[in-house]
Amino acid sequence: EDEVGAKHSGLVMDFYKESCPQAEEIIREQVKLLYKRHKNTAFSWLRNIFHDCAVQSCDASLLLDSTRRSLSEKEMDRSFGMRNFRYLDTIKEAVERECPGVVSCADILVLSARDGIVALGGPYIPLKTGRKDGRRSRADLLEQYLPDHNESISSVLDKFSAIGIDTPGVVALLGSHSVGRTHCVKLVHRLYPDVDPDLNPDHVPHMLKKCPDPIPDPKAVQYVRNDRGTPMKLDNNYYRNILDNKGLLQVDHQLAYDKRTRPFVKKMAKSQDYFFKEFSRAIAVLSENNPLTGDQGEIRKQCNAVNKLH
Ligand code: HEM
Ligand SMILES: [Ca+2]
Ligand SMILES: [Ca+2]
Repeated sequence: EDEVGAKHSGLVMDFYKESCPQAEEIIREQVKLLYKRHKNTAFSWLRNIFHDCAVQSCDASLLLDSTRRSLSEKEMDRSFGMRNFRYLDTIKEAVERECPGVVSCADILVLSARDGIVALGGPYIPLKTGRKDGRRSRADLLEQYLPDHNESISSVLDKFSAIGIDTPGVVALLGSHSVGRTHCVKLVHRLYPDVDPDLNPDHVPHMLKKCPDPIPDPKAVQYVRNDRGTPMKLDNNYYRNILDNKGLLQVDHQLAYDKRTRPFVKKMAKSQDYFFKEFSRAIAVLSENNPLTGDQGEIRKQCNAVNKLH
């Protein structure tokens, strides 16, 4: 076991030191450039690490497009609202220009999340590399690993604990909802026909204004920002919001009221340092979940499709 308590994963620091020494630097530069032009792509990099790594393995299965034989994870309801995948392709192309066929999409996904967290004002988290890319979609397993927005805290804690993430780790990871947005389809059940009494009445008019229809057109881009206070910053304002009954999702609200999670919520609301420390630890564990290494998997040429076998 290493300092984060993770099993030996076969991953190492700076895996590409010999084979592509510039890899991490190229990714960092691309993230900076892309972030300058499209601030919200950083939300996507952060959400990606959860949706790829928590689903059995950090194997870039999330990035695969549907084929005639299998449905992509991206198209499942749990992935609702995921966006900006094309910017990961931009990063991959930049890395391929320097070192063709060497750096996996799974590592690019993880490192872009790491650098995206920094762009959002979060901590710099040293992460290992050496992941290979998987060859199949895990759409069929999505619901087993990714909790729904209205799931109970018990079930959320169970799902995370199955991949080695403890209660403070879960509380810290949910702090990601300090940035980004939630579409009205995931919120209207708390507004119509009756307003959920758990919601802070001061927050309700804003939510109703942003989500005026009980049945939103799923194609319309109607959403509420997750954190009205500091929507672009990954900070501990999320914890103050949920303690103030301004959490958008039911899981966000429950996190502040369940007796197992509330003490950590209060501590993170008080201390950004404590939030960052637990967040860094949990991201590291998440990033090492069950990777493909060595002879397993492949280095995809394009992140949205498996390589053709000759
Ligand atoms: C119980 C666990 C979780 C649930 C049920 C959940 C659910 C959701 C939902 C429903 C949305 C709104 C999507 C939309 O309408 O566009 C969302 C957004 C987001 N989630 Fe989570 N999430 C969870 C945990 C996490 C974790 C662990 C992370 C990161 C490590 C994360 C990162 C994000 C980010 C960054 C957004 C904003 C995305 C954007 O603006 O494009 N979430 N989440
Ligand atoms: Ca995966
Ligand atoms: Ca914030």
